[in-house]
Amino acid sequence: MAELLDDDTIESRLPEHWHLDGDEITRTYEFDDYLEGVAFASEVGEIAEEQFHHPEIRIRYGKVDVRFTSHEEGGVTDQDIDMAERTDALR
Ligand SMILES: C[C@H](O)[C@H](O)[C@H]1CNC2=NC(N)=NC(=O)C2=N1
Repeated sequence: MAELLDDDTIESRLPEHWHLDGDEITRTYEFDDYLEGVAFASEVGEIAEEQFHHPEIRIRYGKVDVRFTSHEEGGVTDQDIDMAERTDALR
């Protein structure tokens, strides 16, 4: 079981454009059209399956919100930071 990170540690390790929102980290990505966002969400799903660590993804026209938390630990862990970095690497 991964260790929960405290808010200061999270803030210091969050990649650019990511925000801490309660027990979750989140980023909104922007796209030129809806289907680009859908394709991106699918790619995020692929790495989530590879890493077995799954985000909440909200798709709307031109924007996709990605939200990570470690459900079993009840907060943000290294896995969530790692997944944020992997998600950014898709762009
Ligand atoms: C039941 C539980 O969700 C699963 O064991 C795995 C799969 N994906 C997961 N994803 C996330 N974000 N947190 C988890 O704790 C987690 N656990």
